[in-house]
Amino acid sequence: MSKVKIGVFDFLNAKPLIYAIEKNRIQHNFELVYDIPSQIAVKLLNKEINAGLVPSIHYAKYSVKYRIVPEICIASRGAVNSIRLYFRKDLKDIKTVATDISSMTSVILARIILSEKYDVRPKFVAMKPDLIDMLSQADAALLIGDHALFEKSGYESYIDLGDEWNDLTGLPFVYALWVGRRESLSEDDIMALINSKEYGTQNIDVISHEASVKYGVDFEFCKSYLTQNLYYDLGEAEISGMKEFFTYAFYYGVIEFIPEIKFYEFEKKTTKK
Ligand SMILES: C=C(O[C@@H]1C=C(C(=O)O)C=C[C@H]1O)C(=O)O
Repeated sequence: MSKVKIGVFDFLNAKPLIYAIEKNRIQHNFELVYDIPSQIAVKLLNKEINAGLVPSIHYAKYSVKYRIVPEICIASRGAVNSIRLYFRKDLKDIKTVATDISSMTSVILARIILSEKYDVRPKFVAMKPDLIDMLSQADAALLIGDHALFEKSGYESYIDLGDEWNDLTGLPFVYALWVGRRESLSEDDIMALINSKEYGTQNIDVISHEASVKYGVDFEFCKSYLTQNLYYDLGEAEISGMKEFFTYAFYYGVIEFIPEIKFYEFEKKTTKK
């Protein structure tokens, strides 16, 4: 059987969802295709991959084509620690923001937060994620994922956009989802993605240990990021947060209508112990 190509990104925050597939700890029929989140979205749109872990705003833009895999997301319920808007002047005075080329969703989140909470509507320019370079060319800089989490310059003037969103709405924020076309994933594929999440979230210690060696950071730092900042269950509260985000995105002219949240239909098979 030919492999199902799924797009993923190599940030620590995605590891709990993909570790079991990378290491073949579960049954699956996937070939992993690695790229930055914004490019995974492009690859999915161009049908270069069958499904992918994509920025949530990509689903909102093209929802009529797509379905969401149930039960899984990358979300925060407050501070996320890896979606940071750095600034070098009072946020109320910024005119330009350099944004990480990896990001799609957080660029829109930044726009909403800056307008709603700080009453500014700056210009956004996508750049490579180098903080010092970005701040030499713009008043503020958005970094996401590992680029923010392991940022080395020690620059401390930033706001955490997960925190800001929670402050604005009281809701979780959903950054990424497994998305594909209706016919692109079988029930077994969907089950494999759910099993992979279960394996990953039950093996956070192993993932944190490997990450601490790979990135040269503390085990506890990785573990607390993966358990205190990030949440992988797509529940009612996360869906409400996502709907609220899509509603703002609509009012800001990013999407043409507020999309329905449509899931793949599948019958969950319970494995006998
Ligand atoms: C929580 C995160 O969510 C990410 C944010 C994304 C975006 O802004 O488009 C895309 C993928 C996610 O990994 C993060 O990378 O820090």
